[in-house]
Amino acid sequence: MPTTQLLFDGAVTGLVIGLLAMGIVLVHRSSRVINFAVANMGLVGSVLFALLVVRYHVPYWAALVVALAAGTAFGAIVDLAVVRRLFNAPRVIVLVATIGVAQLALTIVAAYPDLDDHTTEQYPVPWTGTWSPLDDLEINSAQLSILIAVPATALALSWFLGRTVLGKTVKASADNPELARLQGISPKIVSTAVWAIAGLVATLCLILISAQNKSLTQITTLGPTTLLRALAAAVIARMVSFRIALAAGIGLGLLQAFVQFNWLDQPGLSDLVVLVVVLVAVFTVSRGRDTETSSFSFAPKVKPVPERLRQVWWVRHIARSGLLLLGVVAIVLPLLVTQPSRHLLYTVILAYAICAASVTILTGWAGQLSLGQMAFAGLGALTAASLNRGLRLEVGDTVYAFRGLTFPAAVLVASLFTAALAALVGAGALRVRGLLLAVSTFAFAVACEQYLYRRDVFHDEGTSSASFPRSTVLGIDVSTQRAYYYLVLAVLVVVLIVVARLRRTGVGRTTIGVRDNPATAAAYTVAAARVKLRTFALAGGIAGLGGALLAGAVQSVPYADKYFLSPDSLTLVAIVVIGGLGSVSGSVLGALWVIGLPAFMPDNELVPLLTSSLGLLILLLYFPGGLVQIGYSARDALLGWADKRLGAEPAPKTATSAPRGLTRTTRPAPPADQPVLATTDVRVRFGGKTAVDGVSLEVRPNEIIGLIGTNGAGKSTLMNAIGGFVTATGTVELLGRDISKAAPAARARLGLGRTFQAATLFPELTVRETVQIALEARGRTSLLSTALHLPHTFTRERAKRADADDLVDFLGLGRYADAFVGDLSTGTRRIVELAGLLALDARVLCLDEPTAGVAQRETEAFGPLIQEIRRELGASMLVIEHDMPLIMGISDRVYCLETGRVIASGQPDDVRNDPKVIASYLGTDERAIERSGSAPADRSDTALPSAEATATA
Ligand SMILES: Nc1ncnc2c1ncn2[C@@H]1O[C@H](COP(=O)(O)OP(=O)(O)OP(=O)(O)O)[C@@H](O)[C@H]1O
Repeated sequence: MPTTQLLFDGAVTGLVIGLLAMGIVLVHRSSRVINFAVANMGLVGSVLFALLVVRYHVPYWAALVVALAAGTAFGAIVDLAVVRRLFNAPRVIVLVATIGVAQLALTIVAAYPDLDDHTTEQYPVPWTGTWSPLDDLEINSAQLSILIAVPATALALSWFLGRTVLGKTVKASADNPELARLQGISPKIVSTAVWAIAGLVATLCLILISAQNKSLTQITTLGPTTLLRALAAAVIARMVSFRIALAAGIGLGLLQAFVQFNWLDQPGLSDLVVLVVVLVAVFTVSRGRDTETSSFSFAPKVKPVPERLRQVWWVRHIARSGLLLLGVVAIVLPLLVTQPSRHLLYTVILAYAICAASVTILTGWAGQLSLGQMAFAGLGALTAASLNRGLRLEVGDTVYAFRGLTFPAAVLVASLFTAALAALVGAGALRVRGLLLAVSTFAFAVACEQYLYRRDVFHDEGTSSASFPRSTVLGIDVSTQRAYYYLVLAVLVVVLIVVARLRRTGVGRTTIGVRDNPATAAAYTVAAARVKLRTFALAGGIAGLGGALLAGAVQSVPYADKYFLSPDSLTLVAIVVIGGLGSVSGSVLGALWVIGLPAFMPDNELVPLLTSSLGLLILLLYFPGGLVQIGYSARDALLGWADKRLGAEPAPKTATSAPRGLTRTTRPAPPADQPVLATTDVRVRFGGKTAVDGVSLEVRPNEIIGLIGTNGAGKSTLMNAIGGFVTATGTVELLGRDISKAAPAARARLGLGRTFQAATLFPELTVRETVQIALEARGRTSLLSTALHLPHTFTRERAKRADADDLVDFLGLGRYADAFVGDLSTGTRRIVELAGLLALDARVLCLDEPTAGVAQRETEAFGPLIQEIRRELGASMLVIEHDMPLIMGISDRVYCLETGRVIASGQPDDVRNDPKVIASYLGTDERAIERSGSAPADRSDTALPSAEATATA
């Protein structure tokens, strides 16, 4: 093919991709969500269009108007029925909802009258014939319509955004959501308009693409690859620039044409190239942004069973009894039903449940939305089949032949392999969260499906499928479908038991902790990177295991057919959201619902609709906790009844003495004549601004050092530099060691404790769990030994629970032990933070405004409390505080900062009277210095105030 023609074809296809990308950018600018339905939304109108013209012989232009109107209406309905209702939901949830919308569009299209009688006809085009403006260039009618329609639409869009009030509001609302309100236009109307336009644009794009592809039967299979290219172009445009989106679309079209032309023998290579493009774009966009504000703490909060109810035997077993019942059905059913095809189906459901458990961990616990989890399952399946067959690797002239592994060994090694691979992918994804991670993992899934699965190493010689025959496992014959079913059931049970145990122990707690608040987790010695890698590996391994077992069920994995495709990864997310994100039984319920129900009722067309697409949307909108939430509501009602029967609750325990074993540090006492913490010439810059400008300070053994200064003086930034949370120059020494280069969690492990101004802690964890995370500092939970249920892990876990309870009681928090931190008042959260500090085994504690957000009356109790903690731990403290009487009352020495520099230091009284401090910070108003009617907190040995009184919720 001549080069001109090749490039022209690529550019024309790219134009449509670019227009789709503009649709994604448009929606993102107004709703801050990545619209995964962008391609499928167009199907509703584009298929209707074909139907009208081909089947009902409606004239082309009339049908076009109807189809575009239908697409626009579909977009508006999506907004009114779905997006608007999720107006305040985390953006990642809206993203999941768009997946539901995409599936819904497919279902609607499937319900249209079919076009089976017309398969020989072509998708309608406005003109026929070809044009040859140059010798080596031919333009067909579909291309001509693209050349006219796309620039016209792009111009119309930019006119709308630049010239109309509504358009200007849309454009500005991404940067300033309040602007829409100021202009007198409700943000909801803006959103509906945007989604309607997105529906229109998507419909036009799909009509243009379908006309180019000609075939009527291909319309509904455009899906993932088109979507991925449009997403890639939108990410390159940083989700803001329409022009760049269009240009990137054209660029991707050209790139695809070029790759396909030069490597004809490598089908799918262009998808691999797109994956690389997406990754590069995502990393460029994420660079410099540490965290995305949108969180994924969407998993239903499950109230722990209160301690005293645990004494009642049936309460202890209630959660298990539902699963046990399911288990009995799972054992008996295959005995009653005898067709092997049914046994195969049941096995597939079980395998899906295993794969879904991996999403539970990765997305539900760690908050990492992966839209490519089924790709790990696919790689697990193909790897297991290859290992079973025996590998032949050619490196240069040498051929390495490996003998085939047995079935169980192949499955095991394959899941270890996918675990390692997932850890590798996870290492790359460490800085990428939320929406962009979803795009990257989706690109990974498409690249696997189109390229990796097709590698020869995975297939039987000379064929395009991988056979995976099974014979015996540990001496048991599993060649029949029924026997194999029982094997997979046993594996599922083991997986569920292990996953449930992990959730109950430090592994699950730290994973959720890192999701909710990586900084506090690091201050509690838990390194976010390590936890995320562990989660990726664990989830990847489980997905690989599920995939390999699924391959064993079908015994032959044809590539790019039926299983392990990119839409299956989306289904997997739907399964866990429907079942109940984050809940172990949710994965089973979801798999039964999404995969099981339609298969059990193959003739009912409504069932698949209710189970996946519409089901997903209804659950997101009305039962965000998923199916398990219904079970939990019933359980909570039963617990309430049991609680009443037990009579009045006994008063919570309040310990009178500190739990010595905990508060006494195991670290050797530092030499009395050396500082425990010293900074030398620490500097922090944010862009052109110097927030901390060469600060040197010292904290000596057993000292409380106050850090004061106006708002913005650099106090928190200095503390962040000491903790390693911002990049700084200069040196920080802790207990005589230079820790300037150490990561935050490593500094915490060396004995540096830290609380934060916001006291967010871990909103989705309970008070006890929060303290238990801090106790990780005294003994780490190991993933492997916990998963293997080794006896010592039970002893340690029990000890951790008892220690946490002791600390909680000591601070008078007994009544809140099972309350979620997110539900507590700021004052109570601050006490929980202090409990965390006690658990830490730290030598130096950095407290950032320990009384911020606490009522004045309660503030006064904090002085003695802080001093009590110092006494208990024998620790030194650096305290930022705006409450002058408090800080002057408890501090041994005080430093005052102004614009990043120390302007005064010394005894509290000297600093208080320093003219520079008075001019800069205190002013001369005595009332600011002495709180009216209250003396400075007593520095003598006061008794510990009742935190119960301090921490009224
Ligand atoms: N991540 C950041 N990026 C850019 N500038 C920042 C960042 N963090 C802090 N700053 C700036 O650095 C300066 C010091 O801020 P910092 O929060 O340390 O002050 P502070 O003394 O703790 O104030 P406050 O008492 O209000 O907490 C401020 O001007 C602030 O705007």
